[in-house]
Amino acid sequence: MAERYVDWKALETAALAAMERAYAPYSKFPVGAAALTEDGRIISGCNVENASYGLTLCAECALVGQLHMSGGGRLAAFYCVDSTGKVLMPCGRCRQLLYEFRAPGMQLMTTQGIKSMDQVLPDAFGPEIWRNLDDTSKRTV
Ligand SMILES: O=c1ccn([C@H]2C[C@H](O)[C@@H](CO)O2)c(=O)[nH]1
Ligand SMILES: [Zn+2]
Repeated sequence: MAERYVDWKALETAALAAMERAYAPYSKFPVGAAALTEDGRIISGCNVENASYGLTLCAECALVGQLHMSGGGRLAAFYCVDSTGKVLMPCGRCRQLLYEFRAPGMQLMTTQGIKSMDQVLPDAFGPEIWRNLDDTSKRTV
């Protein structure tokens, strides 16, 4: 498959703008995430922390919410930044969140350059598992 052209600068700009909206009074680590949808929209999200620390929502949670609120679809490219503007790797939970909505050939900007979803989350547990189990008679447990 030919690699899709991605305007990484536009994604970086959107991620930085999202980072400015972060609510991170506890960690003081604002994060902004942006993504390009398969149909060309740019969506974004920031982290939203909570006094009960473990309830914190990563920036990717807001991004996935915005994906659906703005029309759904799939993610073609992803870019995440910290408050200094440095590229940030999504945490493990967020890689799983993104995996659910990946477009074929989804690209992620990482600290080591552009990578694929399979590179950052190998052997993923994906929605296919449920499709394969649609017929409940096939279930063994
Ligand atoms: O993928 C990640 C990893 C961390 N954070 C946020 C959560 C928390 O508010 C702060 C420090 O962990 O960074 C994100 O938004 N996305
Ligand atoms: Zn996360």
